Amino acid sequence: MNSKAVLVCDAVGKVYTEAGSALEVLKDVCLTITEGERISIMGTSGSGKSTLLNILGGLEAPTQGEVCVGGESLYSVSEEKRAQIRNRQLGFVYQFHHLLPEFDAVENVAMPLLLGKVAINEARTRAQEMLKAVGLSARLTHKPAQLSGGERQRVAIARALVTQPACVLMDEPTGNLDNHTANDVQDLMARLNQEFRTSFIIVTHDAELAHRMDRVLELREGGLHPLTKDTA
Ligand SMILES: Nc1ncnc2c1ncn2[C@@H]1O[C@H](COP(=O)(O)OP(=O)(O)OP(=O)(O)O)[C@@H](O)[C@H]1O
Repeated sequence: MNSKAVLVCDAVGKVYTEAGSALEVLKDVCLTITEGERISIMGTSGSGKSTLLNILGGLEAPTQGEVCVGGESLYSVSEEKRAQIRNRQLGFVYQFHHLLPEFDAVENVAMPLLLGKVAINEARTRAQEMLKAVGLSARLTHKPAQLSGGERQRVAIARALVTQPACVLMDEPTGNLDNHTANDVQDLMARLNQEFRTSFIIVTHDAELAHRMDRVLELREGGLHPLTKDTA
């Protein structure tokens, strides 16, 4: 088995200071994600899951520690360099898809490639291929408002994967979907993980989704703890 580390979170701490009082949300969090590994992070509301995901994704600086993606530090580099690393190495999927309403499915999926300076024709071809891979070949020119909730989420997944990132970060990716559609999206994620060896980090309250991952972690009192099916 290949155990190449794609994302390393090293001794990350986060303290929010507001009106003179300090809130320590993360304490010395360490986590290594290997190629193709899928992990889920659970935890009660306010335990710091979104904060951690934002730090892992290069969106919010930690108070202490460092995050490395593909061997590159996220927080000891300029903002411009960090944006490049994010665009090249990471993909993002949120509960609400954040698709651009004025653009069709192909244009939405091609967007991260265009931001990464890929030529427009190549970007469109790769976007079409990725939309086919998520089962949307008949919806290429539909705008978000013309798609169902599950289809929109599949467009968002295609957009996250089109750059072939090392790791995709997901915040409640099926939280806004009915059970049947959520299951389809889960199956799709499993298939894409097999096909592209992409690693996934998923923050979710959904125990069933969480336990489909290789590892389930709980964020509690600022730290990550392994969860087994029996303790969930
Ligand atoms: N920008 C901020 N400034 C001050 N406090 C913040 C900020 N962002 C988050 N917090 C606080 O940090 C704690 C963790 O918030 P976070 O959103 O990471 O939790 P969560 O586990 O994702 O919650 P939920 O499951 O409800 O989305 C909360 O107490 C929150 O109020």
